[in-house]
Amino acid sequence: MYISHLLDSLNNKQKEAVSAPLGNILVLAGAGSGKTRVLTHRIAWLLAVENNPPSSILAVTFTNKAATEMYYRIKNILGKHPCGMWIGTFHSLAYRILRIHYIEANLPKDFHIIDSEDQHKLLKRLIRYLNLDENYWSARQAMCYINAKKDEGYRPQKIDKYLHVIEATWQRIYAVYQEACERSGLVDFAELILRTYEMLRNKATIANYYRERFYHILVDEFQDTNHIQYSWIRLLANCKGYITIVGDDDQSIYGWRGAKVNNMQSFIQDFPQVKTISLDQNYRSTKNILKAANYLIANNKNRLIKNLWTNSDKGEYISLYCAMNEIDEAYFVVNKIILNHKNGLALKDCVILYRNNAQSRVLEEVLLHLRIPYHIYGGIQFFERKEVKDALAYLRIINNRNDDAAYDRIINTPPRGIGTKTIEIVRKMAQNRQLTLWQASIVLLQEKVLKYSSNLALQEFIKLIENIAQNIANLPLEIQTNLVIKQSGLWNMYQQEQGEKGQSRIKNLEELVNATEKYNNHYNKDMVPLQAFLSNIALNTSDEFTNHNKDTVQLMTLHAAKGLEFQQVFIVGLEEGIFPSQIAIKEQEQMEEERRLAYVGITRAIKKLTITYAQTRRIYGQKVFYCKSRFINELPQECILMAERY
Ligand SMILES: Nc1ncnc2c1ncn2[C@@H]1O[C@H](COP(=O)(O)OP(=O)(O)OP(=O)(O)O)[C@@H](O)[C@H]1O
Repeated sequence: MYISHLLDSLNNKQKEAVSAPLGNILVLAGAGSGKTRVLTHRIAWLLAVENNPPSSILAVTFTNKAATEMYYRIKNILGKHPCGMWIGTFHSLAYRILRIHYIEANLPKDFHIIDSEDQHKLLKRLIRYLNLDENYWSARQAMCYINAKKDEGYRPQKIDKYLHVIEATWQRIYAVYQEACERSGLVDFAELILRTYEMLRNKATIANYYRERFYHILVDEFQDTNHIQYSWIRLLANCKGYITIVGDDDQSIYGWRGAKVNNMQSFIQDFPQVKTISLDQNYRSTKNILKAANYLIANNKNRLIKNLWTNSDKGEYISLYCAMNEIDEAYFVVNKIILNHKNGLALKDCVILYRNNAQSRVLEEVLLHLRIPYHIYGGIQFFERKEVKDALAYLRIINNRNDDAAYDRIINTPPRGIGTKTIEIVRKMAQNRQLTLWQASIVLLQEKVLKYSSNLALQEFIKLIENIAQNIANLPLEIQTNLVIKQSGLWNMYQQEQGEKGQSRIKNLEELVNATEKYNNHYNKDMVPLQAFLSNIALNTSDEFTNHNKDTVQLMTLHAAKGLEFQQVFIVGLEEGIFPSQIAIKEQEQMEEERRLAYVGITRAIKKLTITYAQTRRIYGQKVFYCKSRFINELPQECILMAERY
């Protein structure tokens, strides 16, 4: 595309947003109204027409995949790489800043990001160490507590007599967890943002540098920013610079994770002379589907009203199916997909959306039974598989000996005679002397505390890691990975596993080597390849690595469907207590979020929408009766046609 044609593919409102005079802009974009197109073209406009250098642009997207897509679209428009532009998620941008300013952020050079599984494991261990009853103080709840506190910008409080005992205990867990992370150089996702925020707030020279540099900040999916992310943007905003935010308050679905839809209203108040532009033409769905979405969302009270419309045809009726139970529901959906497929529709154009991950089980069984290939988006993906995580843990400890989460994973994998008792002694020593597990192991060996056989086994482990580290130094990443898998003993261990499972684990380890070979260290040139690769994995969800070109039916939760579109959408389980969920039924605010989630689901459909509900479902082995969801009653009944059994 040529610059002179930059505005050609846009409607008038989109043109207005793209070519708006420099200033603070709120693009209130309805579902399917071309948010991505507007953001991409706005950046191209700022570069090509307003002649800003790429380095003056900071663009924040919701996923890394969206960032990559946007980057290449901009490149196509401009005809050259927008080198120097920063684009990514809040997490990846924060990580980038922390990598540069790790000293000022008080982090070790080799700090590593931990994922939620590692965070959970670490907390489990610490809760046990604190002698707390795990039935009351679960690691899962602790994780939610700590992440929520960080999202709100809070550090562990001083515990005094005025603090309620429950709050004081959570605070204690938070404090001990944070100390453990600091010792090991581990940073969780919430910490990335909070740490960057604190560093920028405390180091005026660094903050000023970025304020001067990023003259234009653009944020996509603004409705799902949380408190600390918003504060982050405010801190970086230059009084001379400009912010463009794009969002849809009707699609705010991450309130449970701390997202604040009110940030959109706050933006109007906190930033001077905000120009609001509404995009209300939907290019995705038929009239019937859009009407259903509009009717449904009109039941929410706190909205920035948009009047979403479309030029497309009325299209097919929305199908509604009342199933006897979840099995009947699954057969109905899969049979419909088979029928459509026979009529020429690709399987990958069909998506089945559900409220909770657990709902996929019956659907999977039926898909398997009817031999229809499928892909679960957000299920256990490549980098979450046991054998891959084991290999990555070796790579991590080679990169950073103090990575406690990695140490914990591989200390006795493959089995090397280090029993739970020895590991407990290492942990106790680490806690008591404020050391990492690796440091505690060295001290234990020096002080000869362990019995002979344990001492020997631990010594062998330390030697093994040091030897591998020495053997692989300065080799290309794929050779490093290959050697780590072989020399660690993982390869042998999994090869001895019988049957298909063992075979597939070996295949996955081979695939990991392939992944390192293909890895293009494009954005992280200042890091050694191993470190760059590990951080890239930690920052991207596994789905973002997956190639979705195979013709398979797509299965995902409604949350995961955000930003996507499909020819045929099936939303299953529309029952009171399932969707909306039981918790939402009691809470007005949560009910509105559930409705927004239903709105997101409906607006993913291009041509055909099918909604199903079941009269009964087996929950924990018990048959439970359900009523159809209120959301069905809120749809325009003239757009709906009851479907017959297949
Ligand atoms: N001016 C336009 N002319 C034709 N098609 C357009 C135009 N703008 C957007 N589209 C198309 O409309 C569809 C929806 O666009 P896009 O995915 O960018 O919307 P969105 O606002 O991000 O949607 P959502 O928020 O619902 O995920 C895409 O297929 C896009 O190519």
